[in-house]
Amino acid sequence: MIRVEHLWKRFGELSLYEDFSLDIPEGRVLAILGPSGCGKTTLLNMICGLEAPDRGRVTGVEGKGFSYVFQETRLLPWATVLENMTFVLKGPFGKEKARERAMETLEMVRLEEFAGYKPSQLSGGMRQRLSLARAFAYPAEILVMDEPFKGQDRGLKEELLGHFKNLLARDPRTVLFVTHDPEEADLVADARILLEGRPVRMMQGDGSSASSTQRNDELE
Ligand SMILES: Nc1ncnc2c1ncn2[C@@H]1O[C@H](COP(=O)(O)OP(=O)(O)OP(=O)(O)O)[C@@H](O)[C@H]1O
Repeated sequence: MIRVEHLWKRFGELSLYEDFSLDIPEGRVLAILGPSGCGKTTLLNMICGLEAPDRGRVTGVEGKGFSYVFQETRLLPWATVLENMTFVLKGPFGKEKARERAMETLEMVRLEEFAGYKPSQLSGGMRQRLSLARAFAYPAEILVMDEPFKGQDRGLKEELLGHFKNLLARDPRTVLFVTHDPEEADLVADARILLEGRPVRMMQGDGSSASSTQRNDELE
């Protein structure tokens, strides 16, 4: 269980989180929904340790690896598709095994024939497939996805979600999935929370507001 315990976070005059708590069961996909600017990325950053809370703590993440998928794919432009994969896999797997795992994962997203291409030679959807493959090939316990499919048309989004599900079936892990799109959350998430307000409150499925100190029973 990842436990977000009594977090407080302020940016200047803006008191974003005040005594915010959340329990996240492991091995499941949690969708984090909410309007733009409500504090989703800040929450992710505090969970991953990229941003320190003013008070409070996050437990259950110690010693665990994180991998990330963002809307901008953050691929290495000068490297090939295969090198983009092996660059992050060499450390944990060693050179030979990294190549093997990279090719296996590229096959799962049907990019094996493009292993020698540069990212600029791929379509936007192919680049997003590569970014997904890279995140899943990396042996992290927690996968963070911050609006990965934002701006994609419906058909492409469904295709990418299909790849996401296949990759997750091979390499199950805890997924924190930030999205604006409730349909996307329905398609992939085991549980969802909606963040809203100042300071941030967690809204329940029926639209009622829960105290941020109250734990989310729905996810237990
Ligand atoms: N480093 C920072 N300094 C000052 N204010 C910040 C900082 N990071 C975030 N904020 C503010 O905190 C609020 C929440 O930002 P955050 O990026 O967490 O929202 P979000 O829900 O992820 O938004 P979006 O969906 O648009 O990405 C915003 O008002 C933002 O301006």
